[in-house]
Amino acid sequence: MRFAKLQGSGNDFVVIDNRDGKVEEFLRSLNLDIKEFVKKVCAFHTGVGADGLILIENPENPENHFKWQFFNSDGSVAEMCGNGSRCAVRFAFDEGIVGKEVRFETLAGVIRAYVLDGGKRIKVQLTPPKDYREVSLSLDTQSIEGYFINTGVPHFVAVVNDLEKIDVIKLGRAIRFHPEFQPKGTNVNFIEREGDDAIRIRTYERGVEGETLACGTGATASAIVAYKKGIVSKKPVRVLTKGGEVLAIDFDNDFREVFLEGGVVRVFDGFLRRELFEC
Ligand SMILES: N[C@@H](CCC[C@H](N)C(=O)O)C(=O)O
Repeated sequence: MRFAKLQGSGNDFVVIDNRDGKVEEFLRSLNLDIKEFVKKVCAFHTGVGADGLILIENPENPENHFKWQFFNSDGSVAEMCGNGSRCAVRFAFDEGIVGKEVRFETLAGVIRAYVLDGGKRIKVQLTPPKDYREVSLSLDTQSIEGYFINTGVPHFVAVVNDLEKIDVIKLGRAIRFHPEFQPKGTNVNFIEREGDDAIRIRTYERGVEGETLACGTGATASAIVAYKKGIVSKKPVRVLTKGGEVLAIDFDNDFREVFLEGGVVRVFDGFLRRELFEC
């Protein structure tokens, strides 16, 4: 089965054109469920290795260009993914499925996107953020203050002073599974001010269950929190990711129109062999 691997600021995804339903056929022939399929493909060392997997499918509404199914590397379904959106749009553009202005269907709603620089940069308009609230959490050995906001998927954002010293896995996991956010859990972002228009970020991602090099909806959630709380005063907010890329987040004053922009690389194209799923 043909696939492409793309990455946006180091958040990497396997993307498959499933408009003809070939994935279901492949799964049936192997007697495999989609969760196992995703886990095997996304596994580092034994599979392709990726933070998630995206299926491009026919839209429900013909006014849109495609629908996607998005899976985290552990096989769980997520409502939305910012960097994955940018990769999906780049793939769809390369394959001639879309032009430079795109509308596609996700579980979080219809996402609009714009292809820039021949596909090397993609800008997506995320769904309006919701459920913003200040949160104070008691953990086993400490308490932590932060902000919850849903930018398509749930995010907790904590402002810290020494980002490099944060134990993102340990603290991120404790917050991700905290009763406050059950049953869905949350992604967890730690941010530090870098200037009037910039923050640095590290993210623990739900469904990857570890730190990723970047998270688009997390960068967006964090930029909005940073602006609301006066940590930055200018926009677009530049978000310096662990992957090294700077994501640009822009929004209007009432946070109804929110944009995420950054580079996308189509790393390689490949062919998944049955052997991977038979072992
Ligand atoms: N990496 C993504 C977010 C993917 C979904 C997330 N792990 C979840 O389950 O909520 C992004 O770029 O936004």
